[in-house]
Amino acid sequence: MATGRTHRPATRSRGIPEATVARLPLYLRALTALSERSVPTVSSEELAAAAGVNSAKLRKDFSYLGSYGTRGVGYDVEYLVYQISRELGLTQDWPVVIVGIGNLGAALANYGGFASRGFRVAALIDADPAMAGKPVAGIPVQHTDDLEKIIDENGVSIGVIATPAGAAQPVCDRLVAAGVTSILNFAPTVLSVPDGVDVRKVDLSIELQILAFHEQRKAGEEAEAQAGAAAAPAERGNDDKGPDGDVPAVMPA
Ligand SMILES: NC(=O)c1ccc[n+]([C@@H]2O[C@H](COP(=O)([O-])OP(=O)(O)OC[C@H]3O[C@@H](n4cnc5c(N)ncnc54)[C@H](O)[C@@H]3O)[C@@H](O)[C@H]2O)c1
Repeated sequence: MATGRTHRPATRSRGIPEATVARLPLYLRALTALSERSVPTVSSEELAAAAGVNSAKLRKDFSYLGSYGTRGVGYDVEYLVYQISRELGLTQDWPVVIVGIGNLGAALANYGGFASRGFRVAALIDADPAMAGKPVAGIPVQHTDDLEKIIDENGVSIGVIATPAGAAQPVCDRLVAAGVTSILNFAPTVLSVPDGVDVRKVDLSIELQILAFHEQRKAGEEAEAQAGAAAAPAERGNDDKGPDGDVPAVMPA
């Protein structure tokens, strides 16, 4: 679901292209599902289909990890889970802070999927004094006045911004100044960050707009197909009349 770009060159220092890095979580999700079903090995075709990726691309991606699978057997599921998790830095615990604990921030705090993937919600921060001390997902919300102290005490390097758009840049600046080097931004605004800070942007409305574009195109194609189907009998009707029939129902473009 995540969209947006990181502020990094196209190739990472260890030689894994950014596009490959972006697909690793897709493989990991598919492999985790296989692991949960105790499937021991998987072919590149099966895994590619489960991850929604082309199998040649998958093999190329895995070659960057030094993983080539065994001919006739496929890839060892558990080993690949470990390898990809290690590559993504998920074999360690990442404390995360969420800033802006409104509808979205609270929903994110309550999402159980972070912890199972190695992301621990270390703190929840909001500017509203009325929220200070109130528990959300079992974690007391802390006031933005203490943001720097919270980042420092929890060794946080990943911040999630779920504030209104207008507050996002100042919040981002404070997070970065406090030592946060990766930001997941849900606010509908483009953030400026110094070199060395990664920003990923999530915008569900952009995803919906892309789907709307495809829906519109599908509707257009359907309308064209229906017009074609309606025109076909008329054309046949003309054919029946022979070369001297009435004006054809479908005019040439
Ligand atoms: N990316 C997406 O797909 C997506 C989806 C829904 C909402 N959003 C965006 O997420 C943001 C939050 O949406 P919401 O519905 O939760 O809004 P909300 O109004 O319910 O919550 C915003 C929270 O941010 C807090 N806040 C305001 N200024 C702050 C600051 N300077 N520092 C810390 N906290 C601050 C408010 O006190 C409030 O609790 C909005 O920018 C919205 O547009 C994005």
